[in-house]
Amino acid sequence: MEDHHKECLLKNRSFMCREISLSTGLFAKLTESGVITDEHLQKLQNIIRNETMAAAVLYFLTELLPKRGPEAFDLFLKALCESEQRHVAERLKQWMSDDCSEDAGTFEGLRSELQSYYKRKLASIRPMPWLQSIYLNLTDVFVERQLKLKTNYKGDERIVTMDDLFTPQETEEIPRRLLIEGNPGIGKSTICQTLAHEWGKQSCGGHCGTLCVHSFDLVLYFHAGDFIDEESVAHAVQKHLLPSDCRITTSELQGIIEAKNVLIIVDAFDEANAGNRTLDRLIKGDILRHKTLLITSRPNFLENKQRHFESRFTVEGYDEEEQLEHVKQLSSTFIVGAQSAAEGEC
Ligand SMILES: Nc1ncnc2c1ncn2[C@@H]1O[C@H](COP(=O)(O)OP(=O)(O)OP(=O)(O)O)[C@@H](O)[C@H]1O
Repeated sequence: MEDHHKECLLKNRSFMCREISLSTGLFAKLTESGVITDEHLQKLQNIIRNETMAAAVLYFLTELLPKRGPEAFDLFLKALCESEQRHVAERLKQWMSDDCSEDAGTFEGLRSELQSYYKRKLASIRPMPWLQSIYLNLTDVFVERQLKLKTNYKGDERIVTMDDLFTPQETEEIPRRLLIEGNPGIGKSTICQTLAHEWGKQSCGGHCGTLCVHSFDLVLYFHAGDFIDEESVAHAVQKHLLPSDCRITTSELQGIIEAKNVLIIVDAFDEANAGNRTLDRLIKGDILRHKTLLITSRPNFLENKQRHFESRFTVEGYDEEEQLEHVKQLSSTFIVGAQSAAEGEC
């Protein structure tokens, strides 16, 4: 039985103990559809005889129904409707739909919190980290990078663009564990920043024509160090990506992360891998194995973990075209900046 069905049974327990009659009609429907066996039936009838109807209902709701497989909840509602207890089924359905819209509201809240955070925090880059006061608009100066993709165990390679990051490679499956390696300063963090910032802008309007970053419901953008001392991804989201007055709880975050199509970006593995248990479990797929994880690192830090990654890329040095593009982007940004500074002085 799914978690939200169990939750529904829990939250409506006293109502059901009061309202449900384990009548012959209901028993017939429940045994017919396999929700309970004849043995269960006997046990329930004994409780009704020796204790009360409410005690039997409680036993059914706690000990039997939740353990009777994924279909059991729907079959139970159907049996209620067919045994003149439709009002109980209606109430449970209503509870489920109210709960779903509450969840949808929480998800939308989380999404817009993250998008506004990325738009605000990731809009600029500091080309000279030692001069924090000098920053440039990311969108203006970003140069599209080429990546070298290792295509198989023999180490064959092929050049791809950033648009191909999430494209299935050797199998039909969308890769769930991706690794981008590259030398210091080559642009790994800038790639991560650009992906999260792009997602923060909400939609590509289908222009990408590929499986782009906008195909994810959520993008969670971390530095590897954000996981140190955090027991789960949900805890890291709460501590590092959301404002402290945000009311979304870690269990709500956990539920959303499990339910949605999520991209988790983790930059700079090389800087914070020692004793980083949560990150280690993420890479191995011990947790959130069906979510997409993109990790960056300087070379040779993940030698004993390569097998966990379905797609492995390296960021290459700029080729001539990229060098020219970079200079062009920077010079036009500086000229515009200098012009507006001069106008300001006048
Ligand atoms: N694609 C790009 N477009 C424009 N500028 C870039 C790009 N990539 C990198 N840069 C410039 O190079 C600087 C260093 O890049 P970045 O911090 O992304 O490298 P890195 O590979 O993450 O380095 P490290 O391994 O030291 O963390 C950036 O601050 C930015 O100024």
